Amino acid sequence: MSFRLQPSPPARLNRCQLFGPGSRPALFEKMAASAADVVNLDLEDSVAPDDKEQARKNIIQAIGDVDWGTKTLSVRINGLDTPWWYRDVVDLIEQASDRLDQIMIPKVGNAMDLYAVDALVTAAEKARGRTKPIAFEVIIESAAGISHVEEIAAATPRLQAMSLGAADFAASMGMATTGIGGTQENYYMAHQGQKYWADPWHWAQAAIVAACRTHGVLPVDGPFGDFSDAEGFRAQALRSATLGMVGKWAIHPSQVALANEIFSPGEKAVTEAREILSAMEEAQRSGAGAAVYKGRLVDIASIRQAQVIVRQAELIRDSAK
Ligand SMILES: CC(C)(COP(=O)(O)OP(=O)(O)OC[C@H]1O[C@@H](n2cnc3c(N)ncnc32)[C@H](O)[C@@H]1OP(=O)(O)O)[C@@H](O)C(=O)NCCC(=O)NCCSC(=O)C[C@H](O)C(=O)O
Ligand SMILES: [Mg+2]
Repeated sequence: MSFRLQPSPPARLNRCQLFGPGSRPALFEKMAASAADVVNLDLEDSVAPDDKEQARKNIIQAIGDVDWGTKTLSVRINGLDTPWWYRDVVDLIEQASDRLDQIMIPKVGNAMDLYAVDALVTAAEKARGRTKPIAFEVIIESAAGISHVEEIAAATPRLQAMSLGAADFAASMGMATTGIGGTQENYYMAHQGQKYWADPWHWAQAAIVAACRTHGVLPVDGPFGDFSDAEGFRAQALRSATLGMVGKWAIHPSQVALANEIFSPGEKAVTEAREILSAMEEAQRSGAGAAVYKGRLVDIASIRQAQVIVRQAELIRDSAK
């Protein structure tokens, strides 16, 4: 462990982020009634250029009018390379109710991008007299974003979460695919006449997780485009969870329950984690740094692993109260 301790990420659930276009206000109540922990109202790529202004108005009105319960309420603004983003920020802060928790910034390429948005948000918040600071989530979805992922994770205390945007990422990297996440037919190893598929998103996810964990930010897996393929979504989400991500986007309501299930530790895992903590307490009482649990070694690192699972279970239990 470094002298500098690893900071904890925000203590909130982020198992599923449900997206919906700002140009389809009929979906807002349904999003609010869903089981997603986070709702992302979109002003960016799911909204056509001619609909941007109306979508912004729809969202501002819905932030105040709809009962969003205890969800994290987030709006994805337009990218910094567009003429819309500054008006998105200013109008949201000046006109939307304080219920707005977060803005999501797409296609972030470096820490300076966040510096610019932070400066604008800070000024607008002061002018409005807003006392609840707006949190940020960023999407890593470009070659520049992944190259500067660590400086982005460290860029501002407003940053709470960071997602991988597989579609724009693939485009920016020049990847030979039109799929949004998931297995890529041509990404395989061949051995003795058999194909073994590998995961082309793995390295970017691992880089995001490492940057996020270093700086106390929640790492999140982005969209899985084929919403008719539940097994494909499950496989992708299980890989992300295994790597340390805390949740995944849903671009259709059918993906919400799957994400919630996969990013909630099961009863068996929680029981095992608690048993490991008890076994280690007992070992430490007798002066030992390690113990045997179900025939395998557990030691002080196992305490930290088990605590990750128990903390997530407690967060879920507390949010249900
Ligand atoms: C994908 C959709 C366009 C599908 O919409 P639709 O055809 O209406 O779906 P269904 O008929 O199957 O809907 C069934 C019922 O569910 C409701 N519904 C649909 N979508 C949502 C939603 N997002 N939230 C809540 N409820 C929803 C329908 O109204 C039906 O209800 P009922 O009639 O009462 O049964 C649509 O789902 C959609 O627009 N999804 C979000 C798209 C989006 O926001 N995309 C942006 C994120 S992905 C991205 O940007 C890529 C990323 O940046 C990257 O680079 O990787
Ligand atoms: Mg994108």
